[in-house]
Amino acid sequence: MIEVIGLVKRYGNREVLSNVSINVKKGEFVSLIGPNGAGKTTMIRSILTLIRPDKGEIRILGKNPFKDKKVFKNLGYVQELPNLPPFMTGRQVLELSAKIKGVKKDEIDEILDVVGMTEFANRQIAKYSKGMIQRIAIAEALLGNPEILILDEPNIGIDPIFTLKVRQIFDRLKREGSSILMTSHELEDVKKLSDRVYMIYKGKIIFEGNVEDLVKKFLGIQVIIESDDDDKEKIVNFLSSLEYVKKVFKEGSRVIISMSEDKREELLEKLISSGFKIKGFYLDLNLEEAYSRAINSVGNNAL
Ligand SMILES: Nc1ncnc2c1ncn2[C@@H]1O[C@H](COP(=O)(O)OP(=O)(O)OP(=O)(O)O)[C@@H](O)[C@H]1O
Repeated sequence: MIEVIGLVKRYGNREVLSNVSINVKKGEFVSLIGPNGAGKTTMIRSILTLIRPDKGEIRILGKNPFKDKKVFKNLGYVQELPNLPPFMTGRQVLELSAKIKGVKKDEIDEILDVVGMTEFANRQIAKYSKGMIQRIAIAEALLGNPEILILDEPNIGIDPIFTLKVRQIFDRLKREGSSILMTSHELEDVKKLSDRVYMIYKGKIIFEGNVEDLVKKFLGIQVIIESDDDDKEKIVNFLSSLEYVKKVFKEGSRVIISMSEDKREELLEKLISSGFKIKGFYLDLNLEEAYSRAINSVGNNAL
């Protein structure tokens, strides 16, 4: 649905994207993460043809967007700082967009309800809060159920109820076969929403895969065990005798272990057969920590 092949972008003699390839398949949610100045927005703006890359190919729904602007009829875009006309009301913004996209007017009330803006629809944008502007921008992008949705730091985590609603909309869009590409610094959103993640650093992709693989690669296999047993020391002692357990320690009511290889199944079986009462057993998906280790592994100077 979105294909970027070998993209190169230079500003003067500085290369800000170096032979970058990414793709987003039908029904997939892909996030592009990386530090400030890594090249995320440059990538998004290139896909949207707002920037002309020096080299490489871009395909949206199989077409070259520089030559075939019709592809944008099926594309919704939310930019980091939405630039909506301050003198218009939220409803007027959506009405104008619906007209351009050829979307029925009934959809406007529906989408206003979905983003929780019915009550404020007739208020001028100039009198909106930042969160309200973001909601109207997201509503505008969602009008017409686009096949491609591009979100550049959408800040959906501002309000937990809204976050939940937006997530439900994304899930529905995916089920209907839409593809979503998001850039974000909100790693909690990235973790919950993404099927796949690209990590970009100084214009180069340094990781591609799902969140679990990213965490495993940069943080290792770290498992959290919750148990009703009062004596957690017993669990610690038992685990430290296993050869693939690198490190094991108690942290409050939990026991945390690092493994040199993924032996989760075997480990759980051993714990249960040895009579320990296990309440919780899960991989520690600490994306923040994995992210910072990934960046440290390639260099500290992000800008
Ligand atoms: N118009 C421009 N002229 C010169 N350099 C630019 C221009 N736009 C972006 N850059 C540079 O390109 C690099 C990539 O910027 P980009 O905005 O793509 O980063 P980003 O990953 O989106 O960062 P952030 O997370 O801060 O939004 C940065 O070094 C930036 O300074």
